[in-house]
Amino acid sequence: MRTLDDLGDLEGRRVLVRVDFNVPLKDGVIGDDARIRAALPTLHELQGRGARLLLAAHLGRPKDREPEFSLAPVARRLGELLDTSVPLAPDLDHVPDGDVVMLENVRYEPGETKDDPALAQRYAALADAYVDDAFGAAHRAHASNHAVAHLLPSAAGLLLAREVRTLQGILEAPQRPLVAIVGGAKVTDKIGVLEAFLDTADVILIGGAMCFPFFKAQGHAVGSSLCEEEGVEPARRVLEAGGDKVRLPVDLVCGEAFSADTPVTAVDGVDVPDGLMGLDVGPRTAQAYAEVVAGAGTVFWNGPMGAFELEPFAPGTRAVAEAVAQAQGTTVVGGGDSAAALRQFGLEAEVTHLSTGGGASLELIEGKTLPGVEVLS
Ligand SMILES: Nc1ncnc2c1ncn2[C@@H]1O[C@H](COP(=O)(O)OP(=O)(O)OP(=O)(O)O)[C@@H](O)[C@H]1O
Ligand SMILES: O=C(O)[C@H](O)COP(=O)(O)O
Repeated sequence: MRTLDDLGDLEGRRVLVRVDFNVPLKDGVIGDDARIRAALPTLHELQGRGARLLLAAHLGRPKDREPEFSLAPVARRLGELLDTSVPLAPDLDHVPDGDVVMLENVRYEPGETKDDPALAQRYAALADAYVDDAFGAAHRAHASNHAVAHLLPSAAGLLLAREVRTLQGILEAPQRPLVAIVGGAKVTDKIGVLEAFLDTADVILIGGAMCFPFFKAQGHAVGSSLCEEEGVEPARRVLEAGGDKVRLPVDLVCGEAFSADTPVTAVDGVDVPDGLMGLDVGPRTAQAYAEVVAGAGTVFWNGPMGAFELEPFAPGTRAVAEAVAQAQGTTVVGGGDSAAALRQFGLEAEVTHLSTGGGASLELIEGKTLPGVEVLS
């Protein structure tokens, strides 16, 4: 991958920097600015080399130019972090001059998600060089992170390079044992990742609602648990192929509804009684998983162990998060909900690498080629 050093002298030159500032936003308030902060090293490095920055980013999935998808709150936050004002260009024909300028949501342009070469030409006309630091969007081939990279001297930013290096390191040369912790809601979203880990990991710990298709495949009762029907066959295949490598919970914490006020029932075993739903892994599971994590050379964690947003069902995810935080081995966490869980427990600084990518990190682990990365090679 080409790096910032390959761009040569940047003094006075305008660099188009694609970033992933797709942050949670509600009523104009940013819920978590981690993705903005993660781009700062690249921005500081480019500024230090005398470059003028033109930032490009997407926000959400606008259909038209709906104002709630404006990057204005993001530009304001970036201005605070860089201690400068960051004007927002309303469109590509009205880009103000300045040391740090931001384009409006690139998805306001109809050609963006079509990887339109004509739109890419318009982006390229605005700059002398291109840097892609948008790791979280690297699994997309869009005009601002793919087509444009062919048209300017281009390179990977520091964040994108570190993400790729770290995640590929897990695939290619992990310290063993490699322990994969996979949780979250849907097994079908993560089947590719589980299949990849069947080849590469030494142990796969499964948690979250995605354990129920596994239990169903084994003939257990799942009660009213969130259980994806289309996930049952894939889960059966993973169990058959994985043998002892695949570990499932041995106890559960259940409720009557997905609510913090529901009566809580501990179940020692994995048959969920009628009328109850499994909402967390139980203490024996949490302890067993924590012991495996403690002995790991490398840990990759994606997806919570339960409905961690609800206090009564947070302990399983908290125990795993604490074990990951304390582990001596290399620890890599990918995915928005696992990152949110780490933050909820105040442990985000305790892992080796907290990926800014959800889909992008999973696709990389699956061994897929990411268009936004390939184009920089
Ligand atoms: N047993 C359960 N029952 C119901 N919901 C659950 C259960 N376990 C986890 N969840 C929910 O699953 C959601 C997370 O699932 P998801 O698959 O989106 O995780 P993720 O991989 O971290 O997501 P992303 O890829 O967006 O980062 C959480 O909101 C959590 O409440
Ligand atoms: O949040 C993400 O995963 C990335 O910013 C990509 O967003 P997208 O799924 O809307 O393309």
